[in-house]
Amino acid sequence: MENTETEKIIVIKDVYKKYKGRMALKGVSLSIRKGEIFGLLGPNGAGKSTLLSLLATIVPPSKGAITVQGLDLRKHKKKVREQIGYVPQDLALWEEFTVKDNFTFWSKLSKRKKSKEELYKLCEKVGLGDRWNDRVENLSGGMKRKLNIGIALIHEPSILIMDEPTVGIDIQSKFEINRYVKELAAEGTTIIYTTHDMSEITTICHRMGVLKEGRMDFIGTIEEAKYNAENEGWNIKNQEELIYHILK
Ligand SMILES: Nc1ncnc2c1ncn2[C@@H]1O[C@H](COP(=O)(O)OP(=O)(O)OP(=O)(O)O)[C@@H](O)[C@H]1O
Repeated sequence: MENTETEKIIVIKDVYKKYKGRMALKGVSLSIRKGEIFGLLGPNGAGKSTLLSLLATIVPPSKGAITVQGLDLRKHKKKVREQIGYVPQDLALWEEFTVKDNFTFWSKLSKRKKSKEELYKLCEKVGLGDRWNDRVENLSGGMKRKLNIGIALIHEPSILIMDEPTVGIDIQSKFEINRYVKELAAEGTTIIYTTHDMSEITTICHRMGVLKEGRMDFIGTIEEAKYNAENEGWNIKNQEELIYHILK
């Protein structure tokens, strides 16, 4: 992947976020390229969800600038929003309705309304084709996560922001979600992904960023992280040791 200015679909420059006296982000800068899967790591309370909320235009930054495809997020909130799909940590589903009704409901609210056939295709793509007529309350945790992802993709965003999309689900669903994320990126969707799971970072992410107490402590590939650790005199034997070193 070339590192040209034009390829930088997201540019975050010296961003701060303050919540009632607490500084959650303290000067974060980061660029993300088109089609990249960028993993965001960090201990609890490091500011990962805050950074994602800023990108998803849910909360504004206190200071600093964010551009998405060259559009300043403060000035072009609506246009930026059209390009972003957000998969929140908490599920936003109507439990007592069917998968089909959930897709239809969110499609009606979307700028790019989809036909029933298109919604079904999307449902199949996220691996829920055979659950189209099932009530959400009868789905497994993994299936609900897939539905959450499907809903975030209705308006065909060029950027997908995923806040721990595989936390607490079965291994097969996790594998399927990871595979789908890779497919989406190969088709050109840019993905920002938070997880506490290092194996996910190593299998799906092109690069990662490590947030610590609101500051970006490291940005690079897993190989670079390992190289840095070894340069500091650490003998990294496995993934667990690397994650311990990265997060310490
Ligand atoms: N709405 C809010 N009001 C006040 N403080 C907040 C709010 N949201 C987050 N914070 C604080 O900002 C800091 C960063 O929180 P954030 O949720 O972004 O971290 P995180 O890295 O996503 O954590 P986790 O891994 O536990 O989800 C924390 O100290 C948190 O308590």
